[in-house]
Amino acid sequence: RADHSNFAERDYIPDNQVRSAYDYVIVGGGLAGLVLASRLSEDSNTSVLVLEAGKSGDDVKDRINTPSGAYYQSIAGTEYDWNFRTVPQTNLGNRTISELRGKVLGGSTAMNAMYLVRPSKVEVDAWASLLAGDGGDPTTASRWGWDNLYNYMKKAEQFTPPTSNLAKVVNVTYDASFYGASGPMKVTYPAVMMDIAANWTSSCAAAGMPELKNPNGGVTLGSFITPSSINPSNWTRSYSRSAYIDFLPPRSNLHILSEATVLRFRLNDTKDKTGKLSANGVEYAKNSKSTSKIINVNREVILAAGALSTPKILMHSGVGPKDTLSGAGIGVKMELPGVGQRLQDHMTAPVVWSTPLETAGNIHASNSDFSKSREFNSFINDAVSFGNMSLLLNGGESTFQKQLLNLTDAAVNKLVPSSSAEVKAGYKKIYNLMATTFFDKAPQVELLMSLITPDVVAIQAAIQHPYSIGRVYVNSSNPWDAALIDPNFHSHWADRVLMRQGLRLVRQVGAAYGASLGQELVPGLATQSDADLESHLLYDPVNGAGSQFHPTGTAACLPQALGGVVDADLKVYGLANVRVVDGSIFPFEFAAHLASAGYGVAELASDLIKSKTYSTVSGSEQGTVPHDKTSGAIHLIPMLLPWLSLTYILSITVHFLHI
Ligand SMILES: Cc1cc2nc3c(=O)[nH]c(=O)nc-3n(C[C@H](O)[C@H](O)[C@H](O)COP(=O)(O)OP(=O)(O)OC[C@H]3O[C@@H](n4cnc5c(N)ncnc54)[C@H](O)[C@@H]3O)c2cc1C
Repeated sequence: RADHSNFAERDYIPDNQVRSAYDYVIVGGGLAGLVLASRLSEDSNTSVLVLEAGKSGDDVKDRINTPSGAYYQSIAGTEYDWNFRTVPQTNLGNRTISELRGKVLGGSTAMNAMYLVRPSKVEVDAWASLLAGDGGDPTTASRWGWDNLYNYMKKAEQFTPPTSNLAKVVNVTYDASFYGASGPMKVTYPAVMMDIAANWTSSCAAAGMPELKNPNGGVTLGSFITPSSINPSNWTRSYSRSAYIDFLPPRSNLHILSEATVLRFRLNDTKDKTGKLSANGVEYAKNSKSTSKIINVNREVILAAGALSTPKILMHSGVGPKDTLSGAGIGVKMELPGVGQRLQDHMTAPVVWSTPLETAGNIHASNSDFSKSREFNSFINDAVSFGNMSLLLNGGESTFQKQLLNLTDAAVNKLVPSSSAEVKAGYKKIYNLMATTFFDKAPQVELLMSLITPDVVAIQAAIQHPYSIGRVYVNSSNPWDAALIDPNFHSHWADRVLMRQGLRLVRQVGAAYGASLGQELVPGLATQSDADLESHLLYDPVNGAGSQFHPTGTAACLPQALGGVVDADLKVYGLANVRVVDGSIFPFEFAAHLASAGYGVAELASDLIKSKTYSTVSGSEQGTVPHDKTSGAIHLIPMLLPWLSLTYILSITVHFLHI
């Protein structure tokens, strides 16, 4: 396929050429938004507009496209990052935690660490079961089960195996049939791997996590080298923009407007005959000083602004918990208690050792010709391992489980930051799921090896099924004021226990590495007791627990009786033509990185939306309004802005957060 990304003929349009109405207005040009844009505009009779708050990213294209740029020239902390921070976290000594999120076309896939790790079958099937009960519809719920979602995850991908030499030296094993063969997003392994990764699976096996030869096919427990979203034809990042948009010939029915922040969508004042409200327009502006504009919507508004922004837009549109909206001075159009609730994220922290071996960090620092080669700069961390409860608790799991179950009601009453009976019922149901089905069948901790800093190796432990629960909310009616992000990290005692045990498990893997690892630098051998490990995790501002950047749950796809925000069609309850398609719909954390599941959700949603027939009446589920197709010519704007040569000096903090 030709690469059209460098042509001025793209579908990006200046603000003064946006039409007055589109069939679909997609809010957010990130992972899900650009998948939807690409798929929905395949029908040339359908008009699609994407409104993206961030810039196009063309002036930092090289930093985004280079896989190792994720570490050495990251756009994190720049204007291409929302630079979110949580509110002070009571249980972390009032630390505020960084929540990186891409603010650019491609969204967080333009800055993420590119690991492709799917959730396990048991988790995805549990989601479908939750959707089918408590008043949900079992037929439509089943589409979110593993078999279907797996096919859609694969639909997004084109897998290329590693060279046989690389696979042999570093012990990369895979089953190509577990990946897609002809999708837009390229998936492979970096051209270069570090020798130290060769002992990853054997060291993990010595610590009780056997090698998983064929990952990403529904089973996650075990250790493996996972593929990444990399394009092997030129060793660049394959992300939602490069995979789904850049290679398309321009389409006159697809418009993408960057630097367009959506403030709210507008709802009709009266309900339709099914008792639902319809959205008729979307309000956006370039910045807080410019006048806002309204785009009319013929068919649907699709929210794809991500787990930390989608609930904010819902609330500013008058859809959300009544007490929150009233407190913020926002008129309630549709009371929906689950909006912004169920916020969860994976927390992670590293053990760091010195090493006599060469790391990618050493090569990068050498400034050699090789360090500047495309092949070297395709390097990205890829060694992961998933452990279960018995590994973490080492014989104490049945007591731990009893405690968890005995304290269910206490957790519901104390920890859920909502007075809604439905939200509490959902928390209780999912808590029980985690403390029973997931307890021994789903992974509880992820270990990730990082080789990006000179002379050190870091292995992180990230808890996968947190019991703590938080929320995103607003306290002002001004959409330009930041939302408050409060994951309530470590408010549940179990999370602290699991995380400190995770660090102990990491130390066992480190011990199995033997002489490849030198002195333990973080947290250091003096930190051994439960109390010292927990204190380090909670309070150390540099290497204590931080976010793995996987927030989710804030517009959960669950029955309304469980505090759900969207149904199995991803339609917002009570609204006729507003869907949410992004990372906020997962009802609980998966033991996975979320992009693969996110691509699956967006592909599946695209088919769902396309299968809907629109025929006559405006603003209702059945209808479409004839819209202006006359301005469909390609709009020319200068695309190749001068390349901005910026260096980004990563601090050790950034190195050890997520990655
Ligand atoms: C640093 C980092 C590392 C990560 N590493 C990995 C990894 O290795 N593997 C993995 O699988 N996952 C990883 N993730 C997570 C993964 O990238 C996300 O789960 C995924 O991108 C979420 O997709 P989304 O569509 O929900 O949101 P996003 O991709 O974040 O897209 C949301 C878009 O909406 C835009 N937007 C927000 N508000 C508005 C508004 N009001 N108006 C208009 N536009 C708006 C944003 O600017 C953004 O472009 C990582 C994330 C980060 C931040």
